[in-house]
Amino acid sequence: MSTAATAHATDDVPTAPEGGGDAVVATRGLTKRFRSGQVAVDGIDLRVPRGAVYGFLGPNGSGKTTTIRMLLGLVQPSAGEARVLGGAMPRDSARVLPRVGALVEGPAFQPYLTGRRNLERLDAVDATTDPRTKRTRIAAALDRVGLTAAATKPYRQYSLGMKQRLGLAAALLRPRDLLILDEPTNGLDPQGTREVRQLIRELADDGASVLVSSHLLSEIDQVCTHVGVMSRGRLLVQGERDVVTAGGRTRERAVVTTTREHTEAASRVLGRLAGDAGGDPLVTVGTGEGDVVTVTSPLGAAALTDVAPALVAAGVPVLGLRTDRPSLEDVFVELTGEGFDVAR
Ligand SMILES: Nc1ncnc2c1ncn2[C@@H]1O[C@H](COP(=O)(O)OP(=O)(O)OP(=O)(O)O)[C@@H](O)[C@H]1O
Repeated sequence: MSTAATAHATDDVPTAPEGGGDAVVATRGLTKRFRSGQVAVDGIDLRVPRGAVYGFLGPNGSGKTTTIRMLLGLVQPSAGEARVLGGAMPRDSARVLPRVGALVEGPAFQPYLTGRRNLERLDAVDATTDPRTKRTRIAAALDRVGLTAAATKPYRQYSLGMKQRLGLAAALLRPRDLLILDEPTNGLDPQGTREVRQLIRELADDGASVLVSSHLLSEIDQVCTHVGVMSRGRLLVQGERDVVTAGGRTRERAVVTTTREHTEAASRVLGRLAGDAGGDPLVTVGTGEGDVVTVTSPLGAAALTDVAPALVAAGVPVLGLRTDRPSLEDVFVELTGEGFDVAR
């Protein structure tokens, strides 16, 4: 994928007049109750700071897509309010949406037209773009998502990943202040997923704010500055990624490599350090190869430099010692008591 810039932000993003501060997305009590009675989104206060890459995370069915559709004015909220780029949605859609690039369940692409022709069609119906720059903008968008070589193939011959890339290209046909991407890595292989992550990084570096949803924590963990975690229609936690992961009991852990016969002694030392410091004394023993095992334990308030002397004093050979920060998945499991990929 090329690094050519097609999207950049302008400096005139108005801020939400109430409650939003310098936020590009700010909702208050945003709620969606479907006719079936199901409350898909239950009073959430979402806040995406300007310049953030906000990972909007949650298992399938937790309400991410419904929230995004309300932000884009595609679904009418049952209660609460949503402000996007300072405008109230859906009231200010006409003013706000040209500045928002969205990838939501793919735009209506024509199966018999090529990828490029499909982009030309979408661009032609967008009254806010300049037809004179059409060719270069479309070429840049195709290049940016790695579709230049496949641009002349009919859409119906595209793989799921190629379709997803074309959806991204459509969102990049003009400069955007905010990108809202719903599961952009759906259907992509690991290489494609890496490319999309890289693309998100580049877009953010160019000044765009990004709200990106995913049910795969690990995919987004590596790219986001902020996270919000949804479960059953509620926003369980949101904030700067590192603050969110540092806030729970699942703090930094010590990972000690030692020999199998010293597993118990190592566990005792680590448990004592974590326990003494008020941390969780739970110690997990990983299976290593042959005679080597790893013992992992929360550090509590102990520092890594306390660990080696304590182990040595207890006669535990230290073959390796490092810290491991908790993943978002650890935090999610801690918050909800359940695995991440659950549906309802
Ligand atoms: N039009 C609808 N009518 C009734 N219920 C709906 C409708 N759309 C979604 N839902 C329900 O609302 C809940 C939230 O769905 P939503 O698509 O917002 O979740 P999600 O987090 O985006 O999940 P996924 O990752 O699977 O897209 C689900 O239980 C879903 O079945």
